[in-house]
Amino acid sequence: MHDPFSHSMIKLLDDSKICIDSSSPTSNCDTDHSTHSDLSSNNETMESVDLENGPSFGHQDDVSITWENLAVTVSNRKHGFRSILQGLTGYAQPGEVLAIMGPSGCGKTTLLDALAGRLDSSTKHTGEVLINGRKQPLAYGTSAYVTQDDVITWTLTVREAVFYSAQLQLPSSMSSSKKKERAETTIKEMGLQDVMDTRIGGWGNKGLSGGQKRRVSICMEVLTRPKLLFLDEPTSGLDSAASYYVMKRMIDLARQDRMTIIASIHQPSSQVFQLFHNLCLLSSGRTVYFGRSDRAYKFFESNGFPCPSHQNPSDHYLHTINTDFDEDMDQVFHANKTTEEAISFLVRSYKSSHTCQQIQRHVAEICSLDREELKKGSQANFISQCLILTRRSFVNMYRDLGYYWLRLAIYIALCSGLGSARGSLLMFTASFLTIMAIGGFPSFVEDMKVFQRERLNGHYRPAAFVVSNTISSAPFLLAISLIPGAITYSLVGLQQGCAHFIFFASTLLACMMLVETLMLIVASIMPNFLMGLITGAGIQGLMILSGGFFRLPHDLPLVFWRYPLYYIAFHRYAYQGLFKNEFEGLTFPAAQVLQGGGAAYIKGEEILRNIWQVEMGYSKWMDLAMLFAMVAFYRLMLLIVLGTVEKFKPPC
Ligand SMILES: Nc1ncnc2c1ncn2[C@@H]1O[C@H](COP(=O)(O)OP(=O)(O)OP(=O)(O)O)[C@@H](O)[C@H]1O
Repeated sequence: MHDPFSHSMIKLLDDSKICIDSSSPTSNCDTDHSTHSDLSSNNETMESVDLENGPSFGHQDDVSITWENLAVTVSNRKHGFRSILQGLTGYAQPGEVLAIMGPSGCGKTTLLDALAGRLDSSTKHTGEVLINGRKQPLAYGTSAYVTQDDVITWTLTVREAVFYSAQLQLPSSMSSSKKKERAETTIKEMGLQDVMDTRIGGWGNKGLSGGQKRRVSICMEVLTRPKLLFLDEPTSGLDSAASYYVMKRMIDLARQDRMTIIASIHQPSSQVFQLFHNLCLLSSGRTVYFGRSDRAYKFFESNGFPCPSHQNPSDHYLHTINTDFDEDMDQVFHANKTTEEAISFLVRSYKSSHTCQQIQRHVAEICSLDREELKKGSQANFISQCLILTRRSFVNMYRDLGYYWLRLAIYIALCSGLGSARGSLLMFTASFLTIMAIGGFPSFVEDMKVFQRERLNGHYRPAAFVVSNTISSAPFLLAISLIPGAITYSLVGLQQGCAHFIFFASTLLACMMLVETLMLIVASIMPNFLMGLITGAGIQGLMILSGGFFRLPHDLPLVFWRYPLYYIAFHRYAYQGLFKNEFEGLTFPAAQVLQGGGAAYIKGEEILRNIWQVEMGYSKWMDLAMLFAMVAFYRLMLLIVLGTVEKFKPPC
């Protein structure tokens, strides 16, 4: 088969062979002879393999990505538009690892986000990003992204976290034992065998180290062997040996499974640097160099910035183009130029170089390949997703003391001490116990972060998350409604009868479910924890005030408080249902209720109508039905909000 790439690739690789022979960094920057000779031979072996076999482009399921004149700007109220990336062109292809390097803030993450189609809505981009020469979305199973932050359910052990992830991502047709085997092999490949049964940890519960968490995040995304893998600083927090082995594993994966890997990286050791096939060196969003990583040395040397002996070449490149500490810079890096001048010179020199033209030709050749559109990979079906997520969520809720247990303890303590006028007591039970859901907000936020990360990588559908969260939280909410509820009920001596208690506990359960859903919605919308906490508490405070207790329904100001808040606030249905449950069918001594003479006794219904201004046109069961209908509506809202936020909120 005629392969349009073979020719250009051999030319490119031919060039790199020349580089290795004549100006390999190892020959000039030899800090450690034994290591370097090993690496040098490694590199040559790698190149000779490439030269003989060359990455073939014949596989139909291969994924190459190209970008041409890619520019990203962000709008800023004060300064208008700010450019983050400017006219970048490059490619990444199967079997290879592309390293994106540059000083902090140069645009590495933005480039990864732009390629992965994850730029947030505040940015604008121009230029073309093509997958196999086509403009197409990255379907599930074809790509995965390991972000800089390690967002993992912290109560799980490494084995559990990776296995749950394998169950979610790998197809239902694969047996559970095979999934388990894949999970454990991947854990071992990442050097995590000694901490397999250690909890991830967080929240003051020290579990894994930062570097170990990094490796767990990588494990979870390479399980499916995605054809295109984005890694944002995969080696941050790792020691040099661990960095080497992790990156070596990535190279092996790229070769064995024909994966296309793009990794942003900060400060690779010379050993790690030599593992990369291609290098994209950025400074302030501009390309300083793009091409074979081992040829960068020659590029810098021929432009008057030779790498001093005994220096790691990647350190040299980064020192040369770092503008952050201009005043402290040693002039030796810049050949008597300022850093800005040096960078502009290198950028211009690269643009007019033969390498740049070759890259553009190569990009055009990849784009001319006629490949089918990417197909969505198979994964666990919807029912399996719901079951796995429910199990994982239940384990998390059970192990996280702050999720429910702490609240349950406080509710029990509070309810044991309750005793007051009936109306106030009922209001207090329905309002205070629900507002305490704020105590679980930190855990909701963590849950939402995990959800957002997993959703961006397409692990499951939002509906599976909503269903599993509803099911897994139900037993805890039931316990919270029943135990403190029963204590209050019996200690205070509320109206006797099984049906009355069931109504009381069901109302509390519905309120708890409503507040939980409200807080999940808030956690998914608000950009940070503190703002979420304030918003959640604020909304609940407003609803309590308009529920018809602190100001009776007829006294509520019409604008806002009565229309619409009184009708939206679930507290109204909770208070009125609980009042009816307590007062209907009883009579009370009139002296307790009314001043002066008149009848000796007053009916509960009259108290409801005349004192609490309760709407008596329908039964208490209608109030309860309204509450459960609101639970269904709020859950639906959660689903819609999750889907909408996904489109607009920047990735975590
Ligand atoms: N959505 C955005 N709004 C405003 N500024 C942004 C946005 N995204 C990126 N930036 C800015 O663009 C620049 C590049 O950011 P980016 O995160 O891509 O850099 P980086 O090279 O990955 O940095 P680091 O190595 O420190 O992670 C930074 O100055 C950043 O503040």
